[in-house]
Amino acid sequence: MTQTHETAVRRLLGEVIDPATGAPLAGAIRAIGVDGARVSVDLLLGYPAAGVADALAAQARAALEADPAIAAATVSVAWRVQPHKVQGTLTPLPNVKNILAIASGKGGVGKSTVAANLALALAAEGARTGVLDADIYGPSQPRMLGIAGRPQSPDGKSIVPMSAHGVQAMSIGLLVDEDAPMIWRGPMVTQALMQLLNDTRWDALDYLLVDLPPGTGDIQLTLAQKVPVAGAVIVTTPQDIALLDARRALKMFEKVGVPVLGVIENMATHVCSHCGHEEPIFGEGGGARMAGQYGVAYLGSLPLDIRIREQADGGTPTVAAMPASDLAARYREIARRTAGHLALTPVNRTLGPLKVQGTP
Ligand SMILES: Nc1ncnc2c1ncn2[C@@H]1O[C@H](COP(=O)(O)OP(=O)(O)OP(=O)(O)O)[C@@H](O)[C@H]1O
Repeated sequence: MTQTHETAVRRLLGEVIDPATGAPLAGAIRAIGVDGARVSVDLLLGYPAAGVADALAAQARAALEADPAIAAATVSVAWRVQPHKVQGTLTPLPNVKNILAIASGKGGVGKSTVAANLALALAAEGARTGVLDADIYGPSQPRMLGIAGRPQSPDGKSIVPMSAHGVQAMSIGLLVDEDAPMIWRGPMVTQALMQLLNDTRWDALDYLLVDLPPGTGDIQLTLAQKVPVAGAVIVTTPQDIALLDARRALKMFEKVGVPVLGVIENMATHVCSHCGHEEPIFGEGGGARMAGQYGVAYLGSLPLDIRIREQADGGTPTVAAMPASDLAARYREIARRTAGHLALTPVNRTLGPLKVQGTP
């Protein structure tokens, strides 16, 4: 009867949807063991899931045990972050499995705040994460991650990344005077950023988030073509959606063959700092509609909340400042969805086998 039980397990887990990927959990089955009417299932996810592994295992177990033919089920959940394909002929960085571009159609939508919190959220979910601040017009990661001083270069060639809240970080803002980058011309900017990306000694990263300069001009286009990116995330606000800037950013990545993993809507609602009431002051559902129109995922939304600003501007982003809060939970959910959607893209098979992470 083993065969029947295996088929039943695949069918039952085919009906449980993984919220991070939108795909059935059956796709994550790595092994099935059957002992009479007892089954054991090993699930292997393609994204870090420390925050939900137990809940997913419990959900899968309940779905299996709902079948009268299964007396008891044990489910284990582990994950392995694979390196995913990058554009055309580009070669991935040796110590970075996946580079994710964090982009926006225009400035001031909160892209850097999202990038910082997303990096911390991915780390909290169990991934080795880094941030490269490539926002030449306003390098804000040093302030948001609370890092200062010049990075070290023991050999005079490569740079050791700084470290903050469990993530590795490097910023153009740490190497040049604050006002200097603004007067650089396009080719100088892209050359400096490529150098920064390649010469930093990233230490075995699963994800490197690149906080791109806002907009869709020549610099952004060149970076989107030259940086070996596995996926892009577009940060928008409800107003940005109305102005079509976010759509331009989507098109730009499409043009250079970088998969857009999804859209994050920032400042989607306003949370009153007195009563906590949350209101969609700019209208509802714009981000989800735009994502639907372009066939990309809606990764989630963040409210306009004074704590997000104060904590990011104070050097401890919300995910680190209030790890048990609803806001941190939202960032972590968005992080899992982002990584989950990356996991659905083709794997780069040219790199060697990788270790399994997470619970056994
Ligand atoms: N959800 C939010 N709630 C409250 N304040 C926010 C939120 N997101 C961002 N902010 C604040 O808005 C300001 C702009 O954010 P941020 O610097 O992240 O934007 P940006 O899109 O990266 O801008 P640019 O690319 O032009 O530098 C910051 O002071 C930040 O703290």
